[in-house]
Amino acid sequence: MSGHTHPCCKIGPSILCADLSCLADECRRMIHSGADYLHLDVMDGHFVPNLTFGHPIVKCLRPKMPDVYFDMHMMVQNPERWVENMADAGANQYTFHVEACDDIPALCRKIQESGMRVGVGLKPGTPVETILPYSDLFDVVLIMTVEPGFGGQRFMEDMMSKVQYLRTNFPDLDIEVDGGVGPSTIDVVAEAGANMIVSGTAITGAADPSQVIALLRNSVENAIQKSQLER
Ligand SMILES: O=C(CO)[C@@H](O)[C@H](O)COP(=O)(O)O
Repeated sequence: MSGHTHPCCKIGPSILCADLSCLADECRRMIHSGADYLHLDVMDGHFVPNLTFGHPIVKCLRPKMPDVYFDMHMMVQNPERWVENMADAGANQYTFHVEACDDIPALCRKIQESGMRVGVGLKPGTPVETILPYSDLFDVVLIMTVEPGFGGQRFMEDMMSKVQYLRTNFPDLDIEVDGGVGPSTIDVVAEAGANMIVSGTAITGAADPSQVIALLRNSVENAIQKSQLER
C-alpha cells in the first residue's frame, strides 16, 4: 500500500430492498442511473438473522450484464465454503466478515487465487485492530455502519473513527462504508475518507436514483479533492 494516490470514488447501490422479483431490471436501473458497481448482499440466516440469495442467482445475473462489477457482501458463516462458487458465478469482489473467519490468510489467498478482489467486513462492534496484522492481504475494507442483516437502519456515525484511522494509515486502500448511507449522512462518510459508498434504500427507494447517486458522488469527490489539496 504505497504511492499515496487516494483511490477514486465509486458508488455501489445495495439492491437488498429493491424489488427482487425483477432483480435484473433493478440492477440495470441502478447502472443506468450512474452506479459504478452493484453491492450484492448474501445472507445465510446464521451469521445474520435474514436470508437473501446465493451464487445461483449471481450466475443468472452475470450473462445479463457482463461488464458490471459484482461486489459480494458475504454475511455468512464459513465464508471459505462459497469462494469457488462465487468466482464461477462471475463475482468480482468477495467480502467476507472477519467475525466469521478462522484463518484469514488462507481465505484471502483462496479468494485471490480464484481471481476476485479480497474484501474484509467489520461489524460495528469489531475493532479495526482485529484486521491490522493482515492489512496487506486486503483490497477493500468494509466498515459496517449498521448491524448487518437489514436495509433501512440508522447510520452509526461513531464508526467514522475506523474509517479515519484506515484512511490515515492506508492512503491507497479502498474503504467501503455500508448501512444508512444517503444524502443526509454522506458528508461525514466522505470527510472520514471512505471512497466506496454502498447505499440501499436511499437510492433504490428514490424517485430519481440518478439524482441521489450524483449527490453522493459529488460529496465524496469534493472530499477527495480537499484532502489532496491539503497534502
Ligand atoms: O449489508 C447491508 C445490511 O446488512 C446493507 O447493504 C444494507 O442493505 C444497506 O441498506 P441501507 O442501510 O442503505 O438502506
